Amino acid sequence: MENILEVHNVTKKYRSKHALRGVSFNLNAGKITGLLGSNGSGKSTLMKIIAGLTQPTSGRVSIIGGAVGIDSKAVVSFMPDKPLTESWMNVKDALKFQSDFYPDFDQTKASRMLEFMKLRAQDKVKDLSKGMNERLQLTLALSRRASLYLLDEPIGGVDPVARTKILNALVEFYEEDSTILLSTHLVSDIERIFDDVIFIKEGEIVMHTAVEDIRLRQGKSIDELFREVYAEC
Ligand SMILES: Nc1ncnc2c1ncn2[C@@H]1O[C@H](COP(=O)(O)OP(=O)(O)OP(=O)(O)O)[C@@H](O)[C@H]1O
Repeated sequence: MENILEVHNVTKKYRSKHALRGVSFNLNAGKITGLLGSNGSGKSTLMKIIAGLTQPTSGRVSIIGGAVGIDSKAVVSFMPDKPLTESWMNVKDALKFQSDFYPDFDQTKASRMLEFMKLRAQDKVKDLSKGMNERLQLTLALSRRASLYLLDEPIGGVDPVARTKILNALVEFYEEDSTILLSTHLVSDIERIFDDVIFIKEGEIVMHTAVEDIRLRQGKSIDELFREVYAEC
């Protein structure tokens, strides 16, 4: 199977602090992979490096065989943990902004997602609740016809009902052949959607495996294993 993403020995230091230490992994096309780790384990830093928003201190990332840059940004859709939209925008402006910027923006899919998310075109972004804002950010990210989606904490900080809505949207609007890397520390709510999981701890990958393997061979849920691995964090 083709590797969409290859991460080779990536290290990131913020002054003397290591956020990532020698991180290496590959992602195949057509899978949803959970990037799981407790607060401060390096998830956002890794996402930003893959998205091309920050440089690694050392190591290399390749996306569909090419280096991170203008070409990779055209095929990677990134939902950051902090909203990209401006407060003066309404929902329609935010969609227009995204479609002006990215030629792969699918207006039909965006309209379907808005309806599913119960977002209205005229709603002001600054007046949206946190959960509604996350729905908007996910709509913006998933409405692109990208090869790789990077979703950084798409369910962080919202209540369980809102989480379920966002997860249902992910399942509903996921295209079978696309690849998603989704970071979270809220494992129990979301583990049903993962094919594979990567556990990151203190900037190092401690496990990268198929969910089925954990469930069948180890007889555990991902949440149980997560609690074991991060017990002392
Ligand atoms: N711009 C920065 N300058 C200095 N240190 C940083 C910076 N960004 C992140 N760090 C540090 O790097 C480490 C990893 O942070 P990162 O945000 O990648 O973790 P995370 O797993 O996404 O955390 P969370 O789940 O809390 O969002 C943390 O110790 C953090 O304090």
